[in-house]
Amino acid sequence: MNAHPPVITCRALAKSYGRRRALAGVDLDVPEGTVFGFLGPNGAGKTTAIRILLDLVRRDSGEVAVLGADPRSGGVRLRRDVGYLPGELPLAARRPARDLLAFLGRLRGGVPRGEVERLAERLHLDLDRPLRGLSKGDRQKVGLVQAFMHRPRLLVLDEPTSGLDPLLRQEFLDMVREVRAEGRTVFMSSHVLSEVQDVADRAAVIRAGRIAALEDMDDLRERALRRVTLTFAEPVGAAEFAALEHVRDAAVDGATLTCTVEGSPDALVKQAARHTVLGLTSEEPDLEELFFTHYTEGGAARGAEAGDAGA
Ligand SMILES: Nc1ncnc2c1ncn2[C@@H]1O[C@H](COP(=O)(O)OP(=O)(O)OP(=O)(O)O)[C@@H](O)[C@H]1O
Repeated sequence: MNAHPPVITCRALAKSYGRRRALAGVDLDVPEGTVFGFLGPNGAGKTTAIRILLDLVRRDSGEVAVLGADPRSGGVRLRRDVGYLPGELPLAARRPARDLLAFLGRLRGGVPRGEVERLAERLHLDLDRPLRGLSKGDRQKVGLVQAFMHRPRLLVLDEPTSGLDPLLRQEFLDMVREVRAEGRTVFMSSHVLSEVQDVADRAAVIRAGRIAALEDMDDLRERALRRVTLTFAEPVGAAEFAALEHVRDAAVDGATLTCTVEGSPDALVKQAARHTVLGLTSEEPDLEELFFTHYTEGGAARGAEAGDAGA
C-alpha cells in the first residue's frame, strides 16, 4: 500500500475558531487507491479537517496537499477531480434533484452519460421529486450521487452513511469498493469504526483536534481475538489443538472444544477437519474495542492536552 503516492497529505494542520481550537496539529497521509476511514466523536475536528481539504475553510497553519496541490490554489481542478459529500447539503429548491445534478455536473466539467440515472437507481432515489420535500435519507442520496457522478479520482465523504437504511448502506459500501477497484481513493468520516471496518484499508481516529490512532485494518484484524467452539462426533484431546498456530486457551469437554483464536483460524480449521465436525460457532472479533483500547492508551494524554487548550 505504501507504494502508492499519497493523494492527501496534512502536516501540523491547525485551525481555531476564535479561542476554540478545532485542529491542534494533524498529520495524515492517504495513499492513492485506498479507502481511508476518518473516525472520531462529535466535535473532534473531522468536518473542519475535511473542509480545509476542499478549501471551504482556511487553515491557520500547517501544510496540506490534495492530489499534489495546495487546495488554496487548486480550486477548479479540485472540483473536477474530487467528489465531496458535505455533512449537510442545503437543498431548499422547488426544482427536482435531476436539475441540480445536471447543473453540478456542468460545473464539474461533465458527467458520463447515464451515470446519474445509474446511481439514482442503485440508491433508490427518485430524481423527479422536488428537492425541498425530500427526507433526510433522500437528501443524503442526492449528496452521494453528486459526489460519485463525475467519477472523481478522490472522494471525500463526510458521514456518508448517515440517514441511509441498512440495505442502502451495503449498496453504498459496494460503490466505495468499486471506486477502489478502479484505483481511485475514498476518504470518509464516521463516528464509529463498525461503519467503515469492512471497507476501509486504514483508519485514523481524531480526538480533540489530533490524530490519536492510525491503524491498518488488516493488522487490526490480525490482532483480533475470536472465541471459537467446535463440537465433534467423538471426544477429542486438548493437546492436538493447544499447540496449533494462533490458538490459545484450548479446553476440551468430551466432544466439545473451546479456544481463542488470534488472527487466522486456518490451522485450527485444518486440524478440526481431521475429525467429524457437528457444530462450529465463532464470535466475531470486536475490532471497535481493539481499536479504541489502543487509542485510549496511546492518545489519552495528548487528547486531554488538546482539549484543555481548546476549551
Ligand atoms: N464555524 C465554527 N465556529 C466556531 N466553532 C466551530 C465552527 N465549526 C466547528 N467549530 C468547533 O470546532 C470543533 C470541531 O468541530 P468539527 O465540526 O470539525 O467536528 P466533527 O468531528 O466534524 O464533529 P461532528 O461529528 O459533530 O460533525 C468543535 O469544538 C466545534 O464546536
